[in-house]
Amino acid sequence: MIVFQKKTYTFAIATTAKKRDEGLEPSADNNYTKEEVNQPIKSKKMMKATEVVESLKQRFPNEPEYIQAVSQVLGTIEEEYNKHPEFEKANLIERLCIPDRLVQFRVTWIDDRGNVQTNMGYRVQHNNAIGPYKGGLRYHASVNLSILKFLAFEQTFKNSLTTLPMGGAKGGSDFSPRGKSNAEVMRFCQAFMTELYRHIGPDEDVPAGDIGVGGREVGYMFGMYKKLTHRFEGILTGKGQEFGGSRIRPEATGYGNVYFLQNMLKTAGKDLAGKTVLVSGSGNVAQYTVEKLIQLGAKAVTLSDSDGYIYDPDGIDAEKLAYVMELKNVERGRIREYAEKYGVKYVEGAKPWFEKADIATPCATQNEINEEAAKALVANGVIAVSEGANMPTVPEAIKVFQDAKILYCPGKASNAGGVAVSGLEMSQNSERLRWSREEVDQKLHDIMDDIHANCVKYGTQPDGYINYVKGANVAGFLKVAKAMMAQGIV
Ligand SMILES: NC(=O)C1=CN([C@@H]2O[C@H](COP(=O)(O)OP(=O)(O)OC[C@H]3O[C@@H](n4cnc5c(N)ncnc54)[C@H](O)[C@@H]3O)[C@@H](O)[C@H]2O)C=CC1
Ligand SMILES: O=C(O)CCC(=O)C(=O)O
Repeated sequence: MIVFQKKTYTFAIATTAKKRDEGLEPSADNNYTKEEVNQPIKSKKMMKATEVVESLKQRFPNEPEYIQAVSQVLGTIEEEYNKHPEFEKANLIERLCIPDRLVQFRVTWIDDRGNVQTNMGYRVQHNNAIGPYKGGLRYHASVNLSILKFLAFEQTFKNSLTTLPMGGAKGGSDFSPRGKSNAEVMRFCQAFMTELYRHIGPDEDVPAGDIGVGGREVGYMFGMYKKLTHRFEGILTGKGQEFGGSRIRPEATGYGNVYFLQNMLKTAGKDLAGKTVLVSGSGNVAQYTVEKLIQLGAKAVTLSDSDGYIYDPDGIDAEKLAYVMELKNVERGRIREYAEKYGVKYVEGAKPWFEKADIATPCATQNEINEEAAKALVANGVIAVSEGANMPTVPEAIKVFQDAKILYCPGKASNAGGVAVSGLEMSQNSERLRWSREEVDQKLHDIMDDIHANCVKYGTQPDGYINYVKGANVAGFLKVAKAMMAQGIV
């Protein structure tokens, strides 16, 4: 009896498959009949960015940053995507937007007063079609899945742009290092790694720093990984120079941002020297953006933190920058202290975008330039905006920049220098060698030139305006898409 039922079932499937092959039944996987499959491309099912975004909104209703990032990318790749009907047949768009894996865990640690504290820990492994998962860890009170999913999604395209073999990931915790002692930070990093170590590896997933995670935190996490696994291997980048860190990695995001800015200005026949620049943030990316601006003859006049901004009309010179590095990286103080020391303006609770300058480079966090700020920047004559941070400009503000036809580049292209040098750190760790400062800087320069050229290739519009958003998204997308197609439905 059982055998009979099985046979009947098999027969039913075989009949359906035969009918489907004859074009009589829709196939279960994509609802195309054979006739539809053989129709000319234009009459086949097309991907509609707005529909995909709407469906993701329904599935992930409490993730506004993730939806914002996806919506930005899909709107610009829709045309290119629909040139490849095989993409839609493989439902590539959903597989590209939804992360491969989310890892979530509790981190338990003891503060200096002996209280047992808990935080959430996360790793979003978004896509590894072109290489091991790669992307930073963020420790900040605001961290949640929506923010990490947007960052991991963006990282996938950014890493593709670097020309290096790295997939996209991001992780972190809602732990805030602000106000914590060094010992507390160490205990937290160790506790975080006791969970994370299971999910990473030099050919699996290689985290690094981001907001709230710098050389100190990477060092503590590396130490714990070694203790847990008995292995000394390149499972983190941004390591100390004494234990496998690459030269120029601390500088790379800021330097790369300015190299990209130089390239953008060149397309408009303009030069960076002599320009005044509004910089936000005062952490890793902001500091090395300012250092490179000084070296190239530009004048940075602002810096900020989450409390407010300083405006120094004489410019932040090398000596003042050294003070900021000491203040932020060692004393862990507030940017207000700069204003007290140098007697310049400090504006509490505000962002620097209403000051007058030639260029703006947001280097703090997401959504820090709104529409009103963008209008003020344009009205004040800003000619270029280069993002050191990830997604610092809201969509309405991007439109203001693009309508005004000023040079505007999204972070996934202009801040890719950091992860690019992380990729170079992985190469150096693999070959157990250490390259010179000049060699790494030259490679960083070449990579930023290459990214810029790709943005121009895919983003130049008929009137000559370069839409860097479209250029970066299409170039980043195509490589990942082709790799995913070649690797089958997995
Ligand atoms: N560190 C890296 O290599 C890379 C960082 N990025 C992005 O650059 C940005 C800055 O990161 P890092 O400099 O590494 O971090 P950091 O922790 O060294 O500095 C972050 C800065 O942003 C400010 N900030 C944080 N939240 C803020 C808020 N809500 N409002 C105003 N200011 C705020 C902080 O006060 C600090 O000055 C982030 O968007 C990060 O994702 C992008 C690529 C690589
Ligand atoms: O160096 C890395 O792996 C990641 C850097 C990063 O977090 C980023 O590019 O946003």
